[in-house]
Order: sequence, then C-alpha cells, then structure tokens
Amino acid sequence: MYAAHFAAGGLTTWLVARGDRAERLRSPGLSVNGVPVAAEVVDPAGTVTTGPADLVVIAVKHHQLAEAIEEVAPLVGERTTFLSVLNGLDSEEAIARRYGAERVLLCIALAMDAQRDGTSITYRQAGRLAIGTGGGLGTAERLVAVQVALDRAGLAWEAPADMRHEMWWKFMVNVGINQASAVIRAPYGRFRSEGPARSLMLALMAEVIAVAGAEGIDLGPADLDTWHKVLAGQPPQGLTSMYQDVLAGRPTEVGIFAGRVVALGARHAIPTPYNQAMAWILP
Ligand SMILES: NC(=O)C1=CN([C@@H]2O[C@H](COP(=O)(O)OP(=O)(O)OC[C@H]3O[C@@H](n4cnc5c(N)ncnc54)[C@H](OP(=O)(O)O)[C@@H]3O)[C@@H](O)[C@H]2O)C=CC1
Ligand SMILES: CC(C)(CO)C(=O)C(=O)O
Repeated sequence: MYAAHFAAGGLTTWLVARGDRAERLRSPGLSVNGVPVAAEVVDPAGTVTTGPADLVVIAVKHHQLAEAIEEVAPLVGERTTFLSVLNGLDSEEAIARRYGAERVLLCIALAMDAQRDGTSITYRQAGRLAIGTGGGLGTAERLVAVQVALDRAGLAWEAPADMRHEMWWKFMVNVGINQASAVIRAPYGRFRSEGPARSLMLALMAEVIAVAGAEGIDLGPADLDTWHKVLAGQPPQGLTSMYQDVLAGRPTEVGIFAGRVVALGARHAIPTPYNQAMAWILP
C-alpha cells in the first residue's frame, strides 16, 4: 500500500525482494485495490545498479525483519532514512543496530485496514503514520525530509510530541485487539459492544497498562478512549493483521506482543495471566 502511494506520487519506488518472492512481485505483480504498482523489483541477490534510496520503508512481519534488514543493504547510503511500520516496540532498535541510530525514525501505522491475498492488497483506509525522533533515534532534518516525501505520496502523517508514549499506546492496542481477534476469530465489529470479545481485549490491554506504568510510561483511561474512537472508525468486517495471519496459516507476532508483556511482567513482578494464555495458544 505504501509503495503504491509513493509510485503514484511520482517518487521512484523499488520493491526489494529475492528469489521466488521477487518473481511473484514481477508476475503476477503487486496490485493495490486492483491497480498494478509501477515499481521496479530489485533483487539484492543480483547486481544492484539502482539506489541509494532516500527512504527505506520496512513493512514485513517481525520474524522476517532480520532478513529484510540485510536484504536492503545494497540500497542504503549516507542519506538513507528508515521507517519501520512493524508493530511492537523493537524494530527501530534492530535497524539502528545495523545502520546507525540517526538513520532510523520512530514510526507506527495507525487506523489502516489493508488486507492481503498473495500479492494483491486491498484497503479502504490508508490510515496515518505517526513519526518522530526520540531515544537517540532519527534527526530533525531527516524527519522533515520524510514528511515532505509522505506529503508527495499523499500519505497522512502526524508528529506526536511524545513518540515513546505513542509507541506504547499502539503496543497496548495490538496486544489487545490483535491477539483477542486472532483467538476468538472475530472482526473489528465484535469488539465495539459489550461481550466476551471486548472483555478479553480489555483484559489484555490492562496488563499492558500495568507493565507500562512500571516502565515509566503513563497509559490509562484516556488512552483506552482514544482506541475506542479509532475502533469505531474501523470497518466492522475488517480483520487485524494477526487474525489475517491465523487465517492464512502464517506464524503470528505473538512473541512481540504477549511474549513481551509476560517478560515485562516477570521483570516487575506483575501478573500477566491473559497474555500468558495468548503465548500458550497462538502459533
Ligand atoms: N496489516 C495491517 O493492518 C497492519 C500491519 N502492521 C504491521 O506491519 C507489519 C507488516 O504487516 P503486514 O503488511 O500485515 O504483513 P504481510 O505478511 O501482509 O506482508 C509482509 C510482506 O513482506 C514480504 N516480505 C517478507 N520478508 C521479506 C523480505 N526479506 N524481503 C522482501 N519482502 C519480504 C512478505 O512476502 P511473502 O508473502 O512472500 O512472505 C509479505 O508480502 C507487521 O509488523 C504488522 O504487525 C501495522 C499496522 C496495521
Ligand atoms: C491497529 C491495527 C489493529 C489495525 O490498524 C493493527 O495494527 C494491526 O492490524 O496490526
């Protein structure tokens, strides 16, 4: 979805992929809402004559991150800045360890409803990206350059004052709705009214709020209200990325959600039974 926006905005766009994956991106090719994406496929296993890229967007699942970080190497130069739309709290640090902290902005993807079937993507809401610097990551100059690129691509962005809080808010959301939707097998609509689905989502989120407090992050009722407003805008039949993974038989990101909450609970002696159950149940 992001590649389609960049290409349509007139920015030279490359899809980085190796082997069979590169072949699938060439044929049948990547399509977004039925429109083929005008982006060249770059296979880093071959001779790469393009680049360096001004911006690298990493949009893979967490278990694919380490490989993706290495595969983009031929396109990385001094001016290259990274955005990671991965959920969870860790991907920016992983990229920073490989390419340097100043090259990586903090980023989360909000309120999007993309669904994928092979190389065909459909979405109604592109949502928005929250981007920023913090914790030694990124620079103000790179942040502005990326904002200009996102404007050209027609992608909505915001730059919250407290990006760390924003990352934890998104973590709370993912721990709650992604995991609850994946085990109950329910679309967004089921979480809007009282019932077991919503109760499980809120119980999982309450454990995040507890461990966040112990980590010095102030999450609370106002953050839950913000989520309820976002949820009200999601299509009732839409599916979280984790529920899509379960339906497609793909591994889930449970390790960076429940796994992380359980580990933080152990560190701070805070019980996290709901997340422990998710870690036992989800593949
Ligand atoms: N979908 C959503 O609504 C949202 C998702 N997110 C987060 O964004 C991240 C991506 O999620 P999502 O888009 O749903 O994931 P998908 O699994 O739908 O897409 C990931 C894509 O990356 C490709 N890929 C994997 N490894 C590589 C690699 N080494 N080189 C090139 N391409 C690769 C995969 O190809 P292949 O199929 O061949 O393996 C696949 O097409 C996750 O962390 C998710 O939690 C955040 C907000 C919303
Ligand atoms: C917030 C939500 C549920 C949709 O944007 C998401 O991040 C996901 O599906 O992974």
